[in-house]
Amino acid sequence: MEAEGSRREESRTLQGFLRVRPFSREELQRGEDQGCLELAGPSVLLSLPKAGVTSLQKFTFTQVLGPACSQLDAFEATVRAPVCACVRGDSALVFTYGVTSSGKTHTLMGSTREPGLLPRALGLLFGLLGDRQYRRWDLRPLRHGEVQRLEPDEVEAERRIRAQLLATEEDGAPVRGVRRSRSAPCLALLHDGDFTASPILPILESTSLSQHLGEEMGRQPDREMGPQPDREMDGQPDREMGPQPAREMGPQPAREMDGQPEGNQLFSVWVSFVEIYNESMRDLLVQEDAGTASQPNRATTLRLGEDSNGHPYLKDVRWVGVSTAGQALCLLARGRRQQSVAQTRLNQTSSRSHSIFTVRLLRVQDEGGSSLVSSSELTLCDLAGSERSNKTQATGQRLKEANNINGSLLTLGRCLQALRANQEARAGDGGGGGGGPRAPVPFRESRLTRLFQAALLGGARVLMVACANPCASTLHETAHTLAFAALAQQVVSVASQEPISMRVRGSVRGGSAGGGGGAAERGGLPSNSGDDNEEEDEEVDLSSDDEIDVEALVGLVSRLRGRVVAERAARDRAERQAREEVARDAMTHLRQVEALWSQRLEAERQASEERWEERLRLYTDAMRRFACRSAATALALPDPGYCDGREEQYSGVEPESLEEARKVIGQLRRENARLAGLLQGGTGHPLGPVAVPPSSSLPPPRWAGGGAAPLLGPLLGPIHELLCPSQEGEERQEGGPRTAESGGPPWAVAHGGPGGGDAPPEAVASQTSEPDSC
Ligand SMILES: Nc1ncnc2c1ncn2[C@@H]1O[C@H](COP(=O)(O)OP(=O)(O)OP(=O)(O)O)[C@@H](O)[C@H]1O
Repeated sequence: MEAEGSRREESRTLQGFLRVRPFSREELQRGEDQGCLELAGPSVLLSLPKAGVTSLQKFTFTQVLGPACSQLDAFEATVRAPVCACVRGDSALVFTYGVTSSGKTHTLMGSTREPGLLPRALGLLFGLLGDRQYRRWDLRPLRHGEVQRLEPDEVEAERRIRAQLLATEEDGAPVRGVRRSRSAPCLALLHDGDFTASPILPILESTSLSQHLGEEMGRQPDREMGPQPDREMDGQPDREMGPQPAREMGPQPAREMDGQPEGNQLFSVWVSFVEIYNESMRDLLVQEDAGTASQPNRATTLRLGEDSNGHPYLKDVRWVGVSTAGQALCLLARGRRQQSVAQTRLNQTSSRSHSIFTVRLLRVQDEGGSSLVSSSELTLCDLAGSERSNKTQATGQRLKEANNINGSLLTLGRCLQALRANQEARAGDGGGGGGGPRAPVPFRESRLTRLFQAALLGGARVLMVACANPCASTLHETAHTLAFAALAQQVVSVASQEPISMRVRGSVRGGSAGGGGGAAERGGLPSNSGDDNEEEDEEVDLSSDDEIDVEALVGLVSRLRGRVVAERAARDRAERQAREEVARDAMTHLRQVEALWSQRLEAERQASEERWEERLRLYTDAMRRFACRSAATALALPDPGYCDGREEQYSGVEPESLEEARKVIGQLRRENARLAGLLQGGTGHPLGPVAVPPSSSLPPPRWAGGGAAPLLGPLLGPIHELLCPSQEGEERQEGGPRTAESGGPPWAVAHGGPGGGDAPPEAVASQTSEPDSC
């Protein structure tokens, strides 16, 4: 498939027409004509009595069609241009709007004598197409603006369906199982199956005549279309209501009115006809079989889908190919017979549903071996009338219908309001798209607005024909219609539409059915099972209890369940991955912290080691210095001068002095031991045992030198260590540390108390079991 053509973007203003119908005879008799509505060019002045005061309101429209306006003039003013545009490839939506009994159905459908906009549009369309019809029927509309190519067996099936639908209708055979039938004045002859008697059919059926109709419609007087007006009105025929000449309707641009197909284009015309009844959509071209009021035939119930571009479309709607206006009218009449119509207090044949008739035009262009296919659409919609239940005195089913009708019309109004507000906001920010937030447009709140969504967003030119009845009793409702229509015609939609077109390989020839050189190749066109990629709008109608499609609900539930399961699994996977990533990050971080701490610990350990080594060294040095000084003091030697605390002096200890000190200590110990022996047992003492006075009472030894004893106690150890380093080392190896707690000298332990340092050296020496080797 190749996209053809460039993206079109143009601003379109919604066109708003007002048609004011004439009074009926009964209304005149009731005195409804009180001059409340005054037409003034494209404006209407409404005199609205309110609380004793009459206010004058003015509403302006694209064009106002007065009571004297004929059906033909109305057609010329409104729908002719959209039909021409549709042939050129542009889509259009036309809808009628108004309160009940304001003339909407009359305007759109008309009667066999006074055909409305729709039959005339069909006549003009086929008149414009002439014999440029693509009759192979192997192309069929699909979804929103797409085209589906059919296989030969599908072409045959389509042909059978078409023949059956048209034959049933043309034979006048009753449609089996019709749930609601009507006998409306409009198209009454078609309803009765009296097609040949209808003055419109000879005109519309014949290609040449319908072409003539298309070309001449603007010049044909209305009586040629149907000479007799409806007798239910005030007895005045249309002509007598004073038809306005076409030129008075405002000249149309030449190009707008030119609907001649270009070049070597061929057309395939398909129609569909649906209604929205109580917010449920029904296919009016599918024959209803026996159903009950509570369980209608499901084949006719339609659902909304949404394609990948977000365009809503009717799923499985029946498209029927037609090659003449007469065939299209037959289908219209058939659908009308199935449409929901009822008698209300204000209208004998009040439409209880919105009916939507769509003509899809498939355009095929032969371009030297390959073909371009594009489609455009003309949608004509007859909206059900808004009504006040106190006036219609509706109850039960009628009331429910009225509520649904009013609800969807209200939503349409809100959509138009939101579009208008957004448009103003856009204008406010210079169209730059910045600005404030846009108001959401509530398209999804009703089926009607959902179906209109694409058109209202610029996908088609939109044209509204607001209908008003001039009766004084319905003035307030009329005022509402006028306000609505006036608002609507201010809405500007920006058309931003890719022309839907596809290239088909192989030549395409027009002519009779079955003609042409074989089936076009599949390349470029969606396949029959093209629903695969569509994004469905999972909608199931729950608005009316008699419309619930159980199968659809079950299917929807299982699809949704599948989605939930898949989404849960995806969510679990994502969560697992996230957790793993977080755990990985945390581990990496912890390892980095661990490495950092290890480095710091190692550095701390080394620093600590160095500190202790340094302290040990200082301690050892201090002890050496102290020992030397103490020894020198004890021995009354001159201060060697090297124990003054300075490193350089300390390092120069003289060996002779030490040797001398060692000798003195040895003598002292020996003398001490001898004296101790004498004191204990008198061994060797000539005086026998001697009483030993307490140490405190003894005079200090000579060497202690004036209070040196307490000082010498703790110092003797270092001196000992200094003088006998080898023995010290052995002691450590054999008996462990000299003192478990304090690491003090051995005599401190022998003395047995913390105050060991105070013990005199002789007492310590007396307890030493082995003589000092020194
Ligand atoms: N312009 C007109 N000229 C002559 N008769 C008209 C015109 N408009 C409406 N009527 C007549 O008025 C009556 C009510 O019109 P119609 O059924 O079209 O109203 P409606 O708006 O479609 O009502 P509802 O919403 O209830 O279906 C019909 O008998 C119709 O023939």
